Amino acid sequence: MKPPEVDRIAGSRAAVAARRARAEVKRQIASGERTAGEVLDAATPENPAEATLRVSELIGSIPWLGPTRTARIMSELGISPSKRVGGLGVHQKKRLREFLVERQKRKIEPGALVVLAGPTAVGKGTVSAHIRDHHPDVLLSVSATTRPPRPGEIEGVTYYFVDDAEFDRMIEAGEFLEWARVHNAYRYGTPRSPITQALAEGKSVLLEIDIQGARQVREVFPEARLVFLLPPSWDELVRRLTGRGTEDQDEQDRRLVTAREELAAQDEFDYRVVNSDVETAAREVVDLMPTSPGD
Ligand SMILES: Nc1nc2c(ncn2[C@@H]2O[C@H](COP(=O)(O)OP(=O)(O)O)[C@@H](O)[C@H]2O)c(=O)[nH]1
Ligand SMILES: Nc1ncnc2c1ncn2[C@@H]1O[C@H](COP(=O)(O)OP(=O)(O)O)[C@@H](O)[C@H]1O
Repeated sequence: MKPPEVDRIAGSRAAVAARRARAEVKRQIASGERTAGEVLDAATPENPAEATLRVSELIGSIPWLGPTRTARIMSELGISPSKRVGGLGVHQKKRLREFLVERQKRKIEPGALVVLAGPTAVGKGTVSAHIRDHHPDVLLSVSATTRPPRPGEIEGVTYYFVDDAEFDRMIEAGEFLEWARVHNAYRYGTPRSPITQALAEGKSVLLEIDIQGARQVREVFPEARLVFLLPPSWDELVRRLTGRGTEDQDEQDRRLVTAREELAAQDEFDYRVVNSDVETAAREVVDLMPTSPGD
């Protein structure tokens, strides 16, 4: 019988070798020698280096994906932080594979995806509607929200109005490209598949979302162009908010607090457009897209 130290030494040697093998796999992904999808498919019991790699290491080795993004992706895919690639459930593996395939295809033309953000009541909805009506080739993304509809808003056109349970389900199923809680109140999210489909067809896409969402989109699509819509003045912004008359005083006050914070973040954006005149502002936004339909 071997003394226990021999087993221990052999065990630790095996552990070191396994760690080295996993490090080599990570290096291959990081250098582009192998795609993360190939490593996922190779993660069978015959390939212990791939199978014992943590999913966080697999995703985290993809160039440009740091630990924060990796953690968020894992949570969106419903995979726990300690999970190893070989231990993934069938559905988790399918979701991860779809994510990786989508990422592989993801190089888009600069400006094919334009994000329009800006403070409440600056006119984002008005400018977007103008683009939707005058540039039918541009896909205007329709978000899902837990906010109740305002008078005149149309299901499936303005928003998909959903309850909390349905919004939770959509998060769980990985159906959102991004989502955020806005004005500390309702949740809003961009459905992923219409966007990836339109981009794959070579269409331009416009997202009208808040700043938190814009930041998330930039992480997923670094080629997206982020536009911040500005009011001609603060007083005009307040006038537009009160003039619209769709929020009570408390809600208006809450929105103006967020608006001040949002205005402070305008430097993060690639472009700033002042919405003095709707048609001019819409034209400036469409001009950022690769082909301006209607030209
Ligand atoms: N992150 C994110 N924000 C969204 C989405 N859809 C709308 N928003 C933002 O949510 C905020 C509130 O929208 P809404 O309730 O329609 O009121 P608004 O302030 O009049 O535009 C606005 O800043 C929208 O741009 C979305 O899908 N994702
Ligand atoms: N360029 C503009 N000049 C004057 N009023 C505008 C302009 N753009 C939008 N508005 C008005 O301002 C209000 C807020 O616009 P809206 O599109 O609802 O803003 P947001 O979607 O950014 O919250 C609406 O009453 C709209 O008619």
